[in-house]
Amino acid sequence: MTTEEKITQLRFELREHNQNYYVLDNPTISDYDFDIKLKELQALEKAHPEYNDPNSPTIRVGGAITKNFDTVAHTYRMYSLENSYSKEDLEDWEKRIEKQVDGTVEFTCELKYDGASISLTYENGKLLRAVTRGDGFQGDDVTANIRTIKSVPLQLKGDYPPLFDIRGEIVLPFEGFNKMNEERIEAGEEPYRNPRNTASGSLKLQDSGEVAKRPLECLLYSITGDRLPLNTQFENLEKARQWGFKVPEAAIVAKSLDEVLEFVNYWDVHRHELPYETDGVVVKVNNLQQQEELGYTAKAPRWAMAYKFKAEQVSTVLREITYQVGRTGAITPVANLEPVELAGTIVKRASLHNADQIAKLDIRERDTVFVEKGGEIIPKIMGVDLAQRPADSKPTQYRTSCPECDTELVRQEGEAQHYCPNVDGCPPQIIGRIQHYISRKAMDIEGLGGETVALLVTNGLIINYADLYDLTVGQLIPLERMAEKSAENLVLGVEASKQIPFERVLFALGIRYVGETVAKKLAKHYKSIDAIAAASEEDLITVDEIGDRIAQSVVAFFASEENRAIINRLKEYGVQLEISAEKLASQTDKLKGSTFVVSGVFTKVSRTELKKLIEDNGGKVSSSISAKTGYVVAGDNMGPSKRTKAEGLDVPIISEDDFLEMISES
Ligand SMILES: NC(=O)c1ccc[n+]([C@@H]2O[C@H](COP(=O)([O-])OP(=O)(O)OC[C@H]3O[C@@H](n4cnc5c(N)ncnc54)[C@H](O)[C@@H]3O)[C@@H](O)[C@H]2O)c1
Ligand SMILES: [Zn+2]
Repeated sequence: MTTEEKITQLRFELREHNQNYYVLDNPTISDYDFDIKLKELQALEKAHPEYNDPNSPTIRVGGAITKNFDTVAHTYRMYSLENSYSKEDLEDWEKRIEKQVDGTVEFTCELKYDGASISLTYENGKLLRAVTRGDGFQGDDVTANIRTIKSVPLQLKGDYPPLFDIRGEIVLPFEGFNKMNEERIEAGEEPYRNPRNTASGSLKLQDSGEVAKRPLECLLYSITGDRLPLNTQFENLEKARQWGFKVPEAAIVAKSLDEVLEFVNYWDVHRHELPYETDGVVVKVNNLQQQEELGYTAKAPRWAMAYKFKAEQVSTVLREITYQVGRTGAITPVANLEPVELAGTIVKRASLHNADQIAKLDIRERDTVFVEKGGEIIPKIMGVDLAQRPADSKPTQYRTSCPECDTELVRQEGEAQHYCPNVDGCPPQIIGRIQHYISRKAMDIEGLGGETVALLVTNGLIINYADLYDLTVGQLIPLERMAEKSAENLVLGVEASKQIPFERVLFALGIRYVGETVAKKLAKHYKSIDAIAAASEEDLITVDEIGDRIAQSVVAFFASEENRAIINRLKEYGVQLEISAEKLASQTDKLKGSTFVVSGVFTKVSRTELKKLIEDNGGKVSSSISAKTGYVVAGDNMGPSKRTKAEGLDVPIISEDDFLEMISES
């Protein structure tokens, strides 16, 4: 391949990866590998300036503008950052700086939080606009989405400049990310890959109501504007904090490169204790005057450098592939590894997802595999070191029978997972279903934990969740580690679960694909278990967000005589299997007494229809927002001044969908 061909090929590949990463939020190679390719291209271009191209990925910032939002030009360009992976890189950088500026140089060190970059414009202390980085010159106007993020101040405090931009990162804390994924897995959906891509994808959602449900946060790191009263980057950070922005506490001024490295080394180890994902440290020249002298390259400031933490990948031997059975009978293949240290923890196991994944990577027992803990929380097998494959190695044959009950596994058309169909006789399914029933988001039974459930099942005291309601203190005391007090608490906890509202009971039943959200929708729509049990597939799919797969699963659940018997018992014990009359009444009241202001353009019903719906349901329509307004129903393009007013008066702003749901409830 000629140099020119090589350059063209690298540019093509990098553009593809940029597209996957920034636009589709679904990268297909690791950041480390991406950066290696980019460095290779940079080196080739430097050696062969005759092939220079202003559109090369070495020059252009990788983001893009989507057609779904208004495109807005940045007043001040948004740059990327130069990357480094070693102490030497940093030392070279310091030398270059010292040649260009006078006087001593101090640095700030900040953590490099990994999310989606955002630029916020504030005018007279109010949030005017929020724009994504896009291609660095212009980005998507995502103001409506950003407003839903609680850590973005809508009104600043103290002594702020009249007009400025502030830049930061929209991130998703691990906790919220994991929670979102639990819900997706519960609902049979593919989990999100990592917090960064999920945060970035969230900003591109069309429905701000959906964005509001995600626990996003906004961490700020720099202020730009004309004639700002600031001299150093560190002051910048402190000021921003005083004005009400969330500025990470972990930032220091370093007087030397040694102090920078100390900060880097400390956080390389301790970053795993932080609530958000970080991928490095950003080192900046602290003095803003010096920053100005240094200026910018085509793509990044010369006064800043990102020091990236090492990609966390290790190789180890895959000892054995075992198979786990979940509460729904789903089989998960698990890689049992030669224990190895990775990102501060010892890793012994990694999920292999499903049969296709094993086949795709051709993973075999006794292979040496690469394990990575990048953005993902669960360690992942990235590939196989074929050079180390034993000569007598054979391709993995996926298990054909259940490891727990030996029943032949089934795999339905279009499903990635194999299942054990022995629902009523397979121990982990029996135990798993009851554990799910008692779990925090379901019946939240105090005094009863997962291990006790297993103990109760293996001792033959219960075989399904309805049996919990028959348990007596006398039966429990003989059990291992069960004191009288804990036995009493358990029975009281079970009793208290009879007050848990219907939508959570429905989730607790553990119907495949009926996660929390689906359970809520079904409960709201049908209002009682009897109505759901009587619904046909065709009827079920008319409910918002219920597709064929969920509808089939619901029908199959209620077709089972055992399930119906269990539900009848729950009913007799007094578990909530319908929405209570009081709750229904309070929902209707919400509409009856309230005044609504309607603003913006609507897509599902016209404004006139909307107003009629309000009045027909006993509500009042008003044209101006006051403290007495009950709700503002906001369509597209709702005026910003109206929004500010509603927010100032603490009047809830609801979307068209929220409103229609409210109507359907009453
Ligand atoms: N895997 C892939 O396919 C793929 C594709 C494209 C890019 N990437 C990765 O994306 C990165 C390049 O993306 P990039 O151009 O967004 O650069 P970057 O993420 O490396 O650095 C620039 C960004 O860092 C953020 N940042 C966080 N904390 C900051 C702070 N305290 N001060 C200043 N900025 C801070 C800013 O949002 C800024 O835009 C590389 O690491 C590359 O590996 C990967
Ligand atoms: Zn089984």
